[in-house]
Amino acid sequence: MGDATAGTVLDAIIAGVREDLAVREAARPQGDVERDALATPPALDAEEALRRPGLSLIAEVKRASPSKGELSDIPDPAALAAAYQAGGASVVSVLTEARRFGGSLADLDAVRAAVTIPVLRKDFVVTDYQVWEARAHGADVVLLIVAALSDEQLTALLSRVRELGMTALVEVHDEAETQRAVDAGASVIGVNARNLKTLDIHPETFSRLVPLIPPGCVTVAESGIADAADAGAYARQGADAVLVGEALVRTGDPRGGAAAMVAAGAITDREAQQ
Ligand SMILES: O=P(O)(O)OC[C@@H](O)[C@@H](O)c1c[nH]c2ccccc12
Repeated sequence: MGDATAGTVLDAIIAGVREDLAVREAARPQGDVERDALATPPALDAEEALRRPGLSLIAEVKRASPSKGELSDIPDPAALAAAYQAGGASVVSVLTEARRFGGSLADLDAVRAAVTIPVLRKDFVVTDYQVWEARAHGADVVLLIVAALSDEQLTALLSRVRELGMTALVEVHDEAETQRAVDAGASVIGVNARNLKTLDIHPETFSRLVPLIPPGCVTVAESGIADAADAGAYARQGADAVLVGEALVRTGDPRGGAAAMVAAGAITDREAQQ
């Protein structure tokens, strides 16, 4: 993707998200969604799950992406999520964006019903309504993409997420975004190796940005993790968790694939202790 489109990929995705959101809001006013959210069993503590010793795995249910197109049909997202949990994943991420990623809130519902570990709603959250909606559908974690938000929006959404007992995974791509995440008080920071303008993967982004993240924060390495060796490399660089989509949805053995990534983190832990 050339420079002519630089900066517009995220804008284009968010424009579509806002259109779809307007349809849902017209069908279901915020007050109703708030009532549903408050009637939902309390959120699970995902931050605690990610802080546990060893490399935590956030395994993603992802059908398609703007960079790769169709990845996998995933006829049964509940079965995929159950396989991730059986393989030792700490959190299951569910793409709910429909137009580019082929996801839905129905997928979130199906996954929520299938696992007992925390569930992340992965979407382009830019309004308060979407946070309530995530909780109403049983999400324990919400992604907040710094590049998509003003400082005011980030702070307001972060406080809503916490008020509802959930965890925010605050995603950054560069130094300035990392500083904004830290200033907003993020406690779980995801470094996305995918450049938003070119959609290319730059694995060195994590090691470049991690020194800017306070030691008390949970760090998550996101995108482009192909196998257990890649997961182990991030563990050695100090990642508390890795977020993996494509590699796990494309393998015929998501349970085994998840288990191998978790095991790579455990081996790295033992090496560090020697
Ligand atoms: O499929 P991958 O390369 O393993 O990447 C997973 C995840 O990091 C990616 O889906 C992602 C990271 N941040 C996002 C924001 C929106 C949508 C998707 C994403």
